Amino acid sequence: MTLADLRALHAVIGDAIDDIERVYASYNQTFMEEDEDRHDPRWRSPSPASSEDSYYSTATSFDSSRPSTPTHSSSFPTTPLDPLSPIESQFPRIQLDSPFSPAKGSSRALQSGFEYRSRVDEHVDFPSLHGSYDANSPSEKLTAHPEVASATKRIVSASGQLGVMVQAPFLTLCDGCMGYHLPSCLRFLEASHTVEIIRDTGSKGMHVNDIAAKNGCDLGKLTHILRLLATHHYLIEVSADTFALNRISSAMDTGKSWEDILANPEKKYEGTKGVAAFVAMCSDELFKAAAWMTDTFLPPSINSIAARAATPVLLTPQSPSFRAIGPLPPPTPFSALGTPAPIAGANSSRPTSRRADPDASEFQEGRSGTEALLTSGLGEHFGLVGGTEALLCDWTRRSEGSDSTTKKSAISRREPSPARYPTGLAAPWSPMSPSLPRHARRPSDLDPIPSSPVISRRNDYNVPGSPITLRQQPSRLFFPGSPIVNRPRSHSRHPSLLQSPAPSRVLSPKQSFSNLSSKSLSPKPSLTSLSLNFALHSPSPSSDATLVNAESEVKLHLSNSPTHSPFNTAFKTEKEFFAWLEGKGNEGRLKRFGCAMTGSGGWEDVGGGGVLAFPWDTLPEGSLVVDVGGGIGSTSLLLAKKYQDLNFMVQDRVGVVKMGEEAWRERAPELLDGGRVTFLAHDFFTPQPTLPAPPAVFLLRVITHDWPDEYARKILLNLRRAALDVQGGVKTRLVVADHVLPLACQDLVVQRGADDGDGLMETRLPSWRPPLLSNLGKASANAYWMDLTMRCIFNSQERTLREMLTLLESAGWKGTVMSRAEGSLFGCVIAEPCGIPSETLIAEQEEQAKLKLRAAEEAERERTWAPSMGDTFGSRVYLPEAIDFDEGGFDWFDFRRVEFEREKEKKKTRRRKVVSCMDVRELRMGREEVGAEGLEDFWGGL
Ligand SMILES: C[S@@+](CC[C@H](N)C(=O)[O-])C[C@H]1O[C@@H](n2cnc3c(N)ncnc32)[C@H](O)[C@@H]1O
Repeated sequence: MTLADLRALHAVIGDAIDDIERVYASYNQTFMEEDEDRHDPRWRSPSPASSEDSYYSTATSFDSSRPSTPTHSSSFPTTPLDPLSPIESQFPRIQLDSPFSPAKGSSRALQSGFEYRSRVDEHVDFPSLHGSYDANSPSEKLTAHPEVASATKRIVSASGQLGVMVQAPFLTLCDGCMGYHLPSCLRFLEASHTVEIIRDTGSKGMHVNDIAAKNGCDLGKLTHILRLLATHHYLIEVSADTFALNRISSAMDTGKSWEDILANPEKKYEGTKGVAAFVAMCSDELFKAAAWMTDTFLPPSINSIAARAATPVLLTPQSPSFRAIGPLPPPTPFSALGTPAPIAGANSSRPTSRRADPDASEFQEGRSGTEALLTSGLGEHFGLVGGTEALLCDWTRRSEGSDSTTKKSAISRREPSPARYPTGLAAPWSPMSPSLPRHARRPSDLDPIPSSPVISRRNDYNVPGSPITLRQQPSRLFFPGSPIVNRPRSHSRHPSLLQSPAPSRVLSPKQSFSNLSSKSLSPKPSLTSLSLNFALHSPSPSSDATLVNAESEVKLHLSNSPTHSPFNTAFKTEKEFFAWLEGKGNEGRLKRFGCAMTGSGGWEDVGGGGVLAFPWDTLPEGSLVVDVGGGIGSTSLLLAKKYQDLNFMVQDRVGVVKMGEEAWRERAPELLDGGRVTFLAHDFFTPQPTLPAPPAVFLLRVITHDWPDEYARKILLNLRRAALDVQGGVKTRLVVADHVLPLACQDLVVQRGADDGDGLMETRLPSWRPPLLSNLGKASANAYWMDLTMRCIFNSQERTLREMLTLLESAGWKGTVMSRAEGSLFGCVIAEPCGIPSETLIAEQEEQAKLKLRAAEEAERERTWAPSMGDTFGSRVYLPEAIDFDEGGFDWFDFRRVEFEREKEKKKTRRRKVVSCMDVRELRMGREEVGAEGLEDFWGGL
């Protein structure tokens, strides 16, 4: 089976390369001169195939005598791609007949491939890894062509899987568990400005001596770090210790001179595309947070080793460990392991403590380093003994010419017979597992399971009660594969408990939209009220029960609070990530975060599949779209330009709204002035303000993934309560654009409507056939990286469709359609109002009661609080603030006014006391310094 799978994966790769070649060849042909001689030989019919080509020759019947297909000879995009236009329309049409592919492995094909290569040097080729990244080159732009993008994913998926299948399991584990060096080295590369330093040397590269002379790094460390990156194809080592950028590392180039960067490091990311900022942010705070995931999420009961090891202990010359292993080497990054990285801006002294792992110290004590490594089993890990102790013995005996049986057994354990190959990924590892090769599957078996729209009981993709028929936009919808998702039973079983929507607050028709600016709408919450609100959101009552144990200790591993994430553990802060980022000392990181978000645009498919899936053009003229948490209004800007009869309101936090208005004033003042677009400071955890018109759409783009369910539900509930559900009239729709994660297996569960026949969405997720993983594995990794990044930073997550629909339904929204642009995991879920489940309402009431109680307790505590004079033995209960008491040359203290007054009242008594208690020396000193008169004046002044 395994060899057949290997062949099948290889075939996937071959086919995908064919597809890419077709696109590039077609593009080249479009621009080729008419001279037939210049046409590539591959584009002629192959001569009758030799026997070795029998399979492929039938597939390679491309014939140059056919009419040339490209129709838009000059239509290749020269400007950036338009995210709101179908991507296909932005490229020349591509001839999809199959050309000869060198990847098929025949000698003829290879020969043709070489010829081809030499003849098409002047043609656009797939971007070279050895070149530098140029987003605007035709070569790079063609990679966004749907055919190429899809083929690329298949290659990445299949090759990733092939590598894992063929590599020894232990080495794959090493890749995984020591892969932390990659982000670590990438951060070094970025932070040392090496990219900008070596940029100008082009393909010749720069010797590390010269790099180090510029950025001041240690030669040896720099060389090894760069070499690790070159080994992983992020750089090129052109000759010994000489490194050049390639397509990957040059994508991080800020385009600025390294001298400028060194002079103004805080401006490094300004005006860039944000890729360098993104790399820096991920490999700094996000990477460090991820390192603490297990420590945060594992129950302490099973996390004892980590818990013990987490306490840093200083090794002193007196400690046994010290005596065993000798003096500590200078601090290395490893020595910081026990202590989370210091917060930026803080004066971080290098840690002198070394993590004291009791187990580690034990094995170190009294043994030589190597001996300890060998007997602890770590030797095996580092290949020192080539396996277990038993194997070490085998090896020793063999080298001593001992017992041949042992030798044989060792060999048989290590080397599979030539006829067998270890089975693929589905089976547990076994060196003896039999595996019979079978024929490679034909590529057609590996195509995605054919797309077929799934039928909901009532109305396919149509949004009930609206003129919208999403069938009209099939190219933007992706419904292949199998049906999904069970409706959460808890909600559907109690229809009688469903609540009808609350009436929404709308402005009277007289209040026209254009008259309203953000100022004229409901009062903006101040920053303080927003942050107070925010504080109240944590943690919600539903989680309270599980968060707090009998001793009122937070069970970190069960908490979903944004302040109980691995980030909080790593940075030892109780602040939520953004509050921390906005705190003192993190100014640089905050700025970098903003730039990094620009760089993350590459997550979404180029075609803007997220928001495009909604049929904006079917909304009645003048409809109001509310972009909730809309940032500076980037999505609204795209939509407003494209759909000119829609109105938009962008809601966000005060500061963001201000930035947005400024940005729009520059970019599209006419939209602000004409009143088609307004900005409003609004906290989405509070009820929607009165809106200038009935909301046709609430848009939540990249919002739900920022919040754990309890919080996201509050946002959704606030929107739900402002939504209209007028039968036959305006019905507010919710558009949620976020990653929608597929499972890593075939997803066969059907999303069904409730028993009353109220059909919910039925759809199918993209699914690939084995041996490819159904979610395309490594090719989809980014969405899953993001998922756990959100988890480690905010305790939030990307959601599967099941999770998203369950969340929506818990807040009174019924998902009707999910769509994703082909090849993208960024999805768009369209929902409409439905009853708010009783569970949610009860939980909400409980929460409000709890908050009220908490507030009442606070108030009572405030009211009844009084300083306990007894406890403080009459000393002051307010800490003094120092002021310079110039008169008389005394340093004195200014106390709070009230006490000051009280003191004044008692001055005579006090003066007597003080003077009588004053010792002679003090009195003398006072007299000497200010003179008796001065002292009199001083006391008198009181
Ligand atoms: C990931 S950004 C998404 C921005 C925008 N929707 C987009 O697609 O580019 C999340 C946004 O939520 C906003 N946000 C966070 N907390 C908020 C709150 N309590 N009320 C309103 N907006 C908030 C942030 O300011 C930020 O602009």
